[in-house]
Amino acid sequence: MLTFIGLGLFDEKDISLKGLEAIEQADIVFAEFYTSVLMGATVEKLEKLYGKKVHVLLREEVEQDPHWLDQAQEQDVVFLTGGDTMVSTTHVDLRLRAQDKGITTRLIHGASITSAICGLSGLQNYRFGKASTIPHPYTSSRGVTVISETPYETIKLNKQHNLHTLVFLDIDKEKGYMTVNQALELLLKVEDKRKEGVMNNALAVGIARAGSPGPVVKAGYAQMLRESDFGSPLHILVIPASLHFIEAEALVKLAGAPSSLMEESND
Ligand SMILES: C[S@@+](CC[C@H](N)C(=O)[O-])C[C@H]1O[C@@H](n2cnc3c(N)ncnc32)[C@H](O)[C@@H]1O
Repeated sequence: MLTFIGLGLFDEKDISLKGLEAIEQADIVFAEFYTSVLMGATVEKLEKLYGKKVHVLLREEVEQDPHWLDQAQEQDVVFLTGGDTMVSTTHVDLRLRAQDKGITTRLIHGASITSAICGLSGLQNYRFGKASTIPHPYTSSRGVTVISETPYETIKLNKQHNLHTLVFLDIDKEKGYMTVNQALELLLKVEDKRKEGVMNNALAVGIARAGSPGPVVKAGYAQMLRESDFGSPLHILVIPASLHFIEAEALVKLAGAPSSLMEESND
């Protein structure tokens, strides 16, 4: 049996009681922390609370060669991830690989950043379109810095359908955790290049450390918000479409957006 357990958003105490019970009953515990990270926990803290050794897998061991899956043929194996366990294509793929090997799988859910952003900002979950991820820029073989334009394109298409865009921010071993400030800077650079107006006077909502005792939620125009201090990671960004009046009120009252938003919103 292979049990996927979502650990929630911030530290070792965000796990559900069902998740904790499943770990206690497991023969072996694996985890991956490259798709998301619990910034308030360490592997040692997890091991202390769970009373079990936690084997942290590398990206290659999850995506290319998940040889450890075979242990779930005979034993109770659990696989831990940040957030909710299936808000990630990688984990769906892993589950399908296990099913193909005849391994029974089950899911124990955890709080996800995808619902936390709605709770913290007041933006309505049914108004979100396709999500995107902003990767760190990289240097091409010709020495040119390449900035991905895919997130800009996704925001543009979502806006055309009056849908908000959730923008995940890159977690990279060498380049670190992308901040809201870096993300806005990159989107504004793409705007400078493409000049399609997607980010001109665009409202943005930045959220830091959801699930922690001190989450930060700030809404404002992208040019202003990129100068704002969000503190330590993890960060995430939302580029809203036009706002329902309750959403506008929430952004003004919960996230410090300019009060003029309330006059511009729709009912
Ligand atoms: C690919 S998503 C993983 C989603 C995860 N499976 C979930 O359900 O929450 C990871 C990205 O979400 C954002 N994120 C995750 N947890 C966060 C948190 N507690 N606070 C702010 N952003 C967070 C970061 O931008 C991070 O790079």
